[in-house]
Amino acid sequence: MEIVIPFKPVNPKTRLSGILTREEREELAFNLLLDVVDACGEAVVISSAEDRRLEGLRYEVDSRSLDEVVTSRIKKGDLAVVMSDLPLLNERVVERFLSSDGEVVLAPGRKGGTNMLLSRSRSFRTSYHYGSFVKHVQICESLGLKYKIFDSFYASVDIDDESDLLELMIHGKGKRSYEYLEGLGFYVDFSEKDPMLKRS
Ligand SMILES: Nc1nc2c(ncn2[C@@H]2O[C@H](COP(=O)(O)OP(=O)(O)OP(=O)(O)O)[C@@H](O)[C@H]2O)c(=O)[nH]1
Ligand SMILES: C[C@H](OP(=O)(O)O)C(=O)O
Repeated sequence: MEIVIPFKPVNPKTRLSGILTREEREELAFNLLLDVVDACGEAVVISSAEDRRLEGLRYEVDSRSLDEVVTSRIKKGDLAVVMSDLPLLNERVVERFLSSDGEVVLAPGRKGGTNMLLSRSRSFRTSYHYGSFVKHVQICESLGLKYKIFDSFYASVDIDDESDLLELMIHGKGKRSYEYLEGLGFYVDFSEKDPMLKRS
């Protein structure tokens, strides 16, 4: 099964602009990508722009929209799509995902996105952003495709906002993105009833 990892290197993670500079967001996004590449093994990064940091990885540049990039590949054959901002993924989770049955397998994100997607049907198409998980279920239903929902906490954490960084700093020790954030001074303060993300 071909695995692709969509990646946007330029001005990524804008929902973290309040706590990270653009340079820090670009570094974080790249470290997140490396965590995902580690978990996926054989995979191709599909980057929206050329980036020197990608040298040494298997990658292609495709500047079309996310949906065009992914759907055009679904039309060619079986495909797994793993987003590049899933730091808690590991090889066992990815293997379990790839061996799930169903014409379409959807791994939901915490806030309604589609963190991983597997298609064994050339008639499927994607509709990312703005609650894509619900839209992908609806697309399967309208096309009569048998779909499965993949149940995994580690696959559900994508890095969008501060609450996701908190999850990463709680569960991601040893990950490249965790080390990067720790180097910036981020830590979790457990002294209150709810854990709090802080920066020293
Ligand atoms: N190749 C490609 N990847 C994309 C594109 N847009 C988003 N991605 C990737 O898809 C994943 C999910 O996207 P988002 O959560 O919106 O990430 P983002 O655009 O960096 O973050 P925000 O600015 O907060 O929306 C991330 O891993 C991105 O790297 C795109 O246009 N092309
Ligand atoms: C790509 C998009 O990411 P989100 O903005 O939901 O994190 C989605 O999963 O549909």
